[in-house]
Amino acid sequence: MIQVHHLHKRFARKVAVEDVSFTIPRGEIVGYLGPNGAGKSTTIKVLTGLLVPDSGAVTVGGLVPWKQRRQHVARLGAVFGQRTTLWWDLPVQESLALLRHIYRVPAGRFAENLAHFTELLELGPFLGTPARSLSLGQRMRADLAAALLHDPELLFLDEPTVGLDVVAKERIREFVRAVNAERGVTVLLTTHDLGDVERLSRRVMMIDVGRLLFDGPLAQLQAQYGGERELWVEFEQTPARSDVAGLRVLASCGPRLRYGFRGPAAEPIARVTALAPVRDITVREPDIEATIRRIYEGGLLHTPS
Ligand SMILES: Nc1ncnc2c1ncn2[C@@H]1O[C@H](COP(=O)(O)OP(=O)(O)OP(=O)(O)O)[C@@H](O)[C@H]1O
Repeated sequence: MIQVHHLHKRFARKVAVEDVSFTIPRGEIVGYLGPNGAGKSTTIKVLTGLLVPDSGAVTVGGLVPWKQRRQHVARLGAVFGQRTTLWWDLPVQESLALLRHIYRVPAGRFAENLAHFTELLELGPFLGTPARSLSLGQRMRADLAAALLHDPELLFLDEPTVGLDVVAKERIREFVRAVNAERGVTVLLTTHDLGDVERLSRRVMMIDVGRLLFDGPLAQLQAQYGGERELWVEFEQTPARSDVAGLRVLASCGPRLRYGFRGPAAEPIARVTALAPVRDITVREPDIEATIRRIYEGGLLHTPS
């Protein structure tokens, strides 16, 4: 669906994107991460045809975005958490009707899609409300419907859950999962909310200072850069000794101990259960937020160990 080869873009003397290459197959949901100013928006602007790169080859669904812009835009949808595509003073349904004309969506298809999205996103209660009077969560749901009414093949989501409470975030994520599964819509998701990535995409790409520094499963990022996994153990009785080869004791309180380890859990579990009779044992994964923070703050991607 998306092919990017050796993309370069600079502004005056500032490099925004440097030698970035990736491909995204149809139907995939990919999380695009990076600290502020890393080059995410610049990449997206090239992919949507808003910016012309200095060099590199880019095709989206076989089209060159900035050359075949009109055709390209008809196949795209975009949602920006920070701003709306709806008309501020118009009731939501009138904004949607206007978009239908702009994208020349056949009346039957529009009615079908509107009914479907109204049900999935529970738009009914506020279809008659102007965008300016919507809550943030309602506005985001209306924006998602607006972005998908013309059956785009590719959806750009930029911070789609920013500022929402847990329930509203979950509703948006459910919806994105549903349109991806039902319609095979390819999704490129830029977000600072790791919950979005964890719930929606198995693959993440990470960019910093214009360079793509990681492209792979979230689990691999975690394994490569995450902190230790933890084994939380409750013994039947406080064990005579608690040290186990290959494991670090992180905390102990009577019969309850926390060990840190890396890699697969089978061997550490076997060693701990051989120590003394165990009442309960669980493996805790390192927090992904903490992993990403470590990467950003420590510049870990620049000097992989
Ligand atoms: N129009 C522009 N003119 C000059 N410099 C720009 C322009 N757009 C982006 N840049 C610079 O290019 C670099 C990459 O910016 P970009 O907006 O792509 O980052 P980003 O990863 O999207 O960041 P954020 O998460 O803050 O949106 C930054 O150093 C930015 O200052």
